[in-house]
Amino acid sequence: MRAELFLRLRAEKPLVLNITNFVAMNVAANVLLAAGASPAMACAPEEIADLTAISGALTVNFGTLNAEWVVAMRLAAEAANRAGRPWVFDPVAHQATPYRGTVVAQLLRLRPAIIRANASEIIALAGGQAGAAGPDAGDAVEAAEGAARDLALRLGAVVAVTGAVDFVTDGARACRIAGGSALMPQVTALGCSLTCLVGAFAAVAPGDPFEASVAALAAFAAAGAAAEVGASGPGSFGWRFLDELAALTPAAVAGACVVPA
Ligand SMILES: Nc1ncnc2c1ncn2[C@@H]1O[C@H](COP(=O)(O)OP(=O)(O)OP(=O)(O)O)[C@@H](O)[C@H]1O
Ligand SMILES: Cc1ncsc1CCO
Ligand SMILES: [Mg+2]
Repeated sequence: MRAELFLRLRAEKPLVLNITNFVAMNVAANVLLAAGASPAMACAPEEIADLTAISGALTVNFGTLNAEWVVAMRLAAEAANRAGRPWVFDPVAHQATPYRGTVVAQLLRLRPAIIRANASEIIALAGGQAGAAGPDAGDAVEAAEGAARDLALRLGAVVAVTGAVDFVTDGARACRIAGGSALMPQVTALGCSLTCLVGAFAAVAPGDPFEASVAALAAFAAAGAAAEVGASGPGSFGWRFLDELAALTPAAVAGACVVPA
């Protein structure tokens, strides 16, 4: 299934619309290009619904939030729902401020198909006490697995928690994905970029956001492990990671360590 979705991504090059943060815009566009998708980054409320309607999927990341972007995010999510397109939510550091908390509640009401976040963000989303307030995780993924299952059931969404070993669940099914590299959290916005890649896989997997999420995380795990070989730090890892994403094969995606949980 993962290899098939990866082949479909490469063949169809889906247009993926991303409202993402200033830090991630360039990184994520390059990640999507390397993986084989077609990225569009935008945030103007005036055009966002029209762009959503012509895109295969929408991703929303509120890492560098402001009031105008919130309007665009709501219009885009509503347009995605009208058009029957999946939308993926990355609530970066939503636990940091009351403003983010208000916005996260508004956006969750617009029914994301998939939530992709780190362990601290998922714990806080389920109402728990997170070990970090900023964009970097301060909790292990294992500590967020219960919160992820609860959220998935409560929201009717797939929840993908990332970290050393990722965890994905739709409330009924669940699996863990190992691999990647400890250098990945040392390169900013790789998690944000992964959210965009989840959107790309969701665009070619209509009706199956769980498999789409697993495939995207497996692709990152495979490319991350390969990029670590020969990397001497976060800088060389960054460009090697893009090269490895571009060089990914269906066999490498299928061969990632994905274990039912
Ligand atoms: N210690 C680790 N070992 C292996 N892979 C890791 C490790 N930490 C994170 N990753 C991988 O890095 C990628 C990004 O996940 P991460 O949890 O760091 O996202 P994030 O905290 O949202 O990042 P950002 O907010 O900087 O974009 C995922 O593919 C994840 O599997
Ligand atoms: C560093 C940073 N600050 C806001 S968004 C972002 C990118 C990683 O989430
Ligand atoms: Mg993040």
